[in-house]
Amino acid sequence: MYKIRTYNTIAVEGLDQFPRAQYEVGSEIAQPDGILLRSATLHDLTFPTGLKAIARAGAGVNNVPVERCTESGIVVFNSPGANANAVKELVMAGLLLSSRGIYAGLSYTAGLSEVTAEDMGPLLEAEKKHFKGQELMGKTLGVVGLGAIGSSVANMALGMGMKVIGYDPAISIDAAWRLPNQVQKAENLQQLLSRSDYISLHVPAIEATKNLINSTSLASIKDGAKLLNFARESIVNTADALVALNTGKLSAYVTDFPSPELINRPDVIALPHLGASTREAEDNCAIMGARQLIEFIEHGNIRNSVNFPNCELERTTAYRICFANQNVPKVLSQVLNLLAEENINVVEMLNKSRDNIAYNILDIDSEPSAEVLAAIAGTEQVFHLRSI
Ligand SMILES: NC(=O)C1=CN([C@@H]2O[C@H](COP(=O)(O)OP(=O)(O)OC[C@H]3O[C@@H](n4cnc5c(N)ncnc54)[C@H](O)[C@@H]3O)[C@@H](O)[C@H]2O)C=CC1
Ligand SMILES: O=C(O)C(=O)COP(=O)(O)O
Repeated sequence: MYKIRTYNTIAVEGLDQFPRAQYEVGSEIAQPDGILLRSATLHDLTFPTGLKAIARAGAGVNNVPVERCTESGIVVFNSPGANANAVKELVMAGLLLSSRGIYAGLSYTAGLSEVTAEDMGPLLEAEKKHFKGQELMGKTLGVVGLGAIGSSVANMALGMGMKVIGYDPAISIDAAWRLPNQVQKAENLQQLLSRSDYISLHVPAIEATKNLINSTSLASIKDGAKLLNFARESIVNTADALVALNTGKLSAYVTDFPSPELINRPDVIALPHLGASTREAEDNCAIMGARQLIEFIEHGNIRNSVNFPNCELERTTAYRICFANQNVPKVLSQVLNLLAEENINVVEMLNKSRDNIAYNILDIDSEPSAEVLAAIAGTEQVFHLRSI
């Protein structure tokens, strides 16, 4: 019986992927083979013995101690793109909320319950001048980070008649293919900031993006620009953003990650991390995360890992060995020799590497003995071994 520990509320559609005859799934499981979670933080977690993989049902893995997982041979997955549309749609709402008098107008009309039917029409017509906004069409949106979400936001903005400028120094080939040719390429962040009426952030929370938006970068923005942060709190220096709001350099800050200083300001639209909170995104992420865990636990296949090489081999025999090692010469040949000494034939094999990690799947024609497995596990540079 495999065991999956869940953190956060995971969509039932995802949990249903685990056949209950083979899997025990729950939030109280002490010795799990796999973890499936959303935003709960695992940084203080002592890894239970036997933990093989962690799947983040979502995009950002800053809540998972990825480096420590790698050192312990634990594979970490995320679900790329599975919630991109949900975030894109909320960015669209953020653009509109920061441009039109929607929120102030709603608050105003909510206070009119005592007004008579006769007075209502004239009153609304007289007061609407206080809630005038601006249109998005023809304005420039700067998109920082052109991955799954950023490229989707860029497409959406073009569809709304905006001009789009993008900045992503590490854009993947797939993401670049997804971008329409109307998206202008910024050579650096400063260039993007100086040309944009709206700036939308879609980068991961990593050391290199910490305080990406700070007093120095904010000095480059157009007067009265609007900033949207649906990425992570750490990417914007809140104190510096407040100074920019107070001086009018920024005219609005829309954030999915508010801190206390931002609450109850008319120029801040603060949401409680709602970007991926749609039924569709929650289902997509949970299903993807669950399937990736199952493939790895049952077959050693790795799809959408953030720390191990992706490596998938259709199963050809009943016996499979998967091992990971430091990506140095001679390890694979040593393992093959150990198998040969036991007269085990390798029917199919796949070897993939990512930075300093190599991962191998070997389909073999007979069951490996405990001795040969111990010898492989004991091979210098091998740090993860499973016979499945
Ligand atoms: N508000 C919410 O509920 C959600 C927030 N997010 C956040 O959005 C982030 C992005 O998500 P995806 O687009 O799915 O990820 P992704 O991995 O598809 O795209 C991230 C892009 O950022 C680029 N990038 C990295 N460092 C950069 C830098 N310094 N400057 C410019 N570009 C840089 C990468 O090259 C990549 O193309 C996630 O890491 C997460 O923090 C994601 C989903 C939901
Ligand atoms: O996928 C992401 O990075 C998110 O921020 C979504 O977080 P959530 O799953 O809604 O807690």
